[in-house]
Amino acid sequence: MLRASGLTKRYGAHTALDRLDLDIRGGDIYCLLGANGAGKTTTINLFLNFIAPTEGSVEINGTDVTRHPVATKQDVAYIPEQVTLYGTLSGLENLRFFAGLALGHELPRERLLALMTEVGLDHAAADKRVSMYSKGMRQKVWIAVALAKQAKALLLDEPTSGLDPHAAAEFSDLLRRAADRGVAVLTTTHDLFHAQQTATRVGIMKRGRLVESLEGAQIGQTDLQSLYLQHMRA
Ligand SMILES: Nc1ncnc2c1ncn2[C@@H]1O[C@H](COP(=O)(O)OP(=O)(O)OP(=O)(O)O)[C@@H](O)[C@H]1O
Repeated sequence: MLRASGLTKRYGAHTALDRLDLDIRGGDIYCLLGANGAGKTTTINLFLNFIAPTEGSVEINGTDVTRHPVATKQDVAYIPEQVTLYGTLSGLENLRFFAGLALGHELPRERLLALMTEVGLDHAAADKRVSMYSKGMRQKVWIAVALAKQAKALLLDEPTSGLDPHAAAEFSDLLRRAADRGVAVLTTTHDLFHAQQTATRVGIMKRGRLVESLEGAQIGQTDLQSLYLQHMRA
């Protein structure tokens, strides 16, 4: 669903991403770890076509992102680290607006409320102004937009930064439910605990290169912190 082949991004002489190969399938929750500047956000930005690759290619659902930017956007939903919504509107009104933009038509109130309930925002919360929302609640609205859009892939940049442990656990549940429905999830994080609890696959990046890949049961059996530090010190 999300595929990078030989994906490289250079800024002048600096290589931000160096020949990355990734193949993330529906149902995967792929957590990309790495120090500041390792190339995680660059990877997400390439999938979103915010920047163009220097070499290599990026595909979403078998379609090249650079050649077909509009078509590929339809299959993907993105939740940035700073979750922006209109503060003076309610959560429900924000969902109506952003889901409407994504779909090209407005959804009825009952459907919007059902989506809000699905992500854990009850009717009282749905009708509150977003300026009263926590970061976790704002993220839920964006997950609801992704559900409304029936996105096949979900991209997230540092989703648990600034979330308390309860909100982070709730967020992990939402990601797992999306993956169970066949969505491919790619998330960057500095939160090793979140990665260990949530990921079905983990990649560790260092200076633009993928230096470690873990899958399934390996993740639970590995001391992720020691492995991570070992790579950072090497
Ligand atoms: N527009 C740009 N011009 C020049 N260099 C850039 C640009 N954008 C990113 N870089 C460089 O590319 C490298 C990778 O950056 P990136 O933002 O992908 O790192 P990251 O792993 O997401 O880090 P963080 O954990 O801090 O978010 C860094 O060395 C960064 O300075």
